[in-house]
Amino acid sequence: MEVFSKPSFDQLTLMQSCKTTCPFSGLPVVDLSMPHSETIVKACEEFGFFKVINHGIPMEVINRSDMRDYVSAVRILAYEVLELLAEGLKIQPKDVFSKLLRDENSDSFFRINHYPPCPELQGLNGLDLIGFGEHTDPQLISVLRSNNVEGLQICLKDGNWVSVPADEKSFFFIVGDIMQVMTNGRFKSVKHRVLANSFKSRISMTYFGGPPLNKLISPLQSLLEGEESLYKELTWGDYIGAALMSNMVDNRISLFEKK
Ligand SMILES: O=C(O)CCC(=O)C(=O)O
Ligand SMILES: [Fe+2]
Repeated sequence: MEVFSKPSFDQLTLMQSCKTTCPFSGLPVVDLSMPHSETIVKACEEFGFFKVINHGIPMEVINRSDMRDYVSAVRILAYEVLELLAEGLKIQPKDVFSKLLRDENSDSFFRINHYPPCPELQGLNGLDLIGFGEHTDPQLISVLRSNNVEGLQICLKDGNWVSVPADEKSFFFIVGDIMQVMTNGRFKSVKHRVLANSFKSRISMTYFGGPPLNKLISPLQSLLEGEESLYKELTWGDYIGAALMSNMVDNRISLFEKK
């Protein structure tokens, strides 16, 4: 499914700027031409977010191909990275995560967001305009690429928001709530948001990889090693239903937590 969304100015929220953050240079980078599965694990533990370079998807496919070919290339990239992740976690089988997206009933979709320039911003000294409010992605993993216009920010473990430097040639992987549950909280889904830009138009294209609706989700036995599961067993359909009924800024994953 493809959905195009373009927020209108009244949907945008003003917020007090907590100092405009400069592009953050400390984000983890995974080079798929010489992948280290441990790097991916560490990135998921520390940030719930990483950038993938040398991903093997040619620029012609990125720039000129039919949208279906593009989405299919991104989906295959997601499988590859999820399989490296299982390898890094030293768990078998290696398709323990990717099979959820490979399943013909996988509830995955692709979305294009357009954030028009907001020249109104210039008059708003010290205020930023939110283009997409803070949230975590409910799925297993999201794979985002944007044009060369900044805007995406992620929240670090210490609660500070940092700006992700734009890079139209790379893909950004975002750990979602289902990944947090499957790893029993070892990986945290990362809070992120988008700030509007006064002069330039931002376009992002994201593949959201979700399991089949009737798939029971719980922490992987091989990762529990005697630990108690922190989460109740639910189907993805139950979770996404509950998540869509709640507010995007709520900690929706707490619906899954054992009290
Ligand atoms: O547009 C972006 O850069 C991020 C969008 C996003 O977080 C989402 O669609 O879930
Ligand atoms: Fe998101």
